[in-house]
Amino acid sequence: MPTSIFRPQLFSGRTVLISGGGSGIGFAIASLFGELGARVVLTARNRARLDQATGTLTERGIEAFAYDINIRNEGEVEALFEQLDADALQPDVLINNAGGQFAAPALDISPNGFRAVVDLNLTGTWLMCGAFARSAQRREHGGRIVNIVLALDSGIPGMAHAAAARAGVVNLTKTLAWEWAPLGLTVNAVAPGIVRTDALSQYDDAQLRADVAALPLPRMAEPEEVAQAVAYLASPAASYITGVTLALDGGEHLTGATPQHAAP
Ligand SMILES: CCCCCCC/C=C/C(=O)SCCNC(=O)CCNC(=O)[C@H](O)C(C)(C)COP(=O)(O)OP(=O)(O)OC[C@H]1O[C@@H](n2cnc3c(N)ncnc32)[C@H](O)[C@@H]1OP(=O)(O)O
Ligand SMILES: NC(=O)C1=CN([C@@H]2O[C@H](COP(=O)(O)OP(=O)(O)OC[C@H]3O[C@@H](n4cnc5c(N)ncnc54)[C@H](OP(=O)(O)O)[C@@H]3O)[C@@H](O)[C@H]2O)C=CC1
Repeated sequence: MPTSIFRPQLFSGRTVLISGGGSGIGFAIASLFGELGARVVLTARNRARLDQATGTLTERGIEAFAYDINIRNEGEVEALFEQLDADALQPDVLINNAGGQFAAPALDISPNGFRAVVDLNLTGTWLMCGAFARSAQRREHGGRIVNIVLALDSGIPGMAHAAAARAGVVNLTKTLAWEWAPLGLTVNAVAPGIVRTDALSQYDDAQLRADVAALPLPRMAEPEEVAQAVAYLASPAASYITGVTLALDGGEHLTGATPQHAAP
């Protein structure tokens, strides 16, 4: 695990909302912000997993809260922000980490499969961004948004739906950075390559190993490395950075597309 470069209590007094915060990368992000003094608010669909995550964080002395919602559902996102108002947990920072897809050749992705992945990764992120910005505007309070996407500079063969959805988020990030700068919001993204989490079990292990071996830095990222990049973008050190997507991919963007990603 990398050594933290951040000063203790850097985010003291801040509330950080992390979608998909009960597992993998989201949990690493919640852990780091919590260790740096933030109150963390986790959302995801699976209540039991959220409770386990907040239990672990609380045991470590971190103030942690959880709300089970589906970010694909507009009503649930609006209700979340109303509940955060009621609970005096209005977020200063939003991390849009929830997402995912299934691997399939483009010709095998049904219209409904494409829609499901776009709904989750693009529309869900958009809904969370909108609700967060309206909350910040109402309170005349600036803030930070960090969107987690996928390394996509060379396309993502075998994941056409996710490639399209995440490219949408990258440009949404740039556009919202323009539009919401007057609200005191910065909007940035982090684009990880392959990160060691349990979610990778859905992919072909031999393919993952081959992909990693082809990288300039031939290893997977650790979730904590993603968390450090996110914390930087949410920190005062990044106050003049907006609209960027930071590649955290071991140099994958230098390597070009690898068509063997496509599922059989
Ligand atoms: C090979 C190496 C590449 C490695 C790169 C690794 C980089 C990335 C890593 C990660 O992102 S880690 C992953 C994080 N977590 C996840 O991806 C899991 C998230 N997945 C989901 O939440 C869901 O699967 C979904 C993709 C959002 C779909 O959810 P939904 O509940 O709406 O799905 P369904 O109702 O079951 O199906 C909708 C639609 O999609 C079709 N479909 C589902 N799975 C597949 C599949 N494996 N192949 C083809 N089609 C699939 C399903 O059939 C439905 O379509 P219709 O049948 O109705 O037409
Ligand atoms: N691991 C990797 O190699 C990489 C991952 N990423 C991205 O990073 C993010 C985290 O991935 P990772 O930690 O590996 O995987 P996880 O599957 O652990 O994380 C996905 C999280 O999103 C939540 N989620 C999924 N769908 C919804 C929904 N509709 N509403 C609310 N929450 C939802 C899940 O919780 P629940 O199921 O309870 O809802 C889960 O906590 C994802 O966006 C992923 O695509 C990007 C690049 C590489």
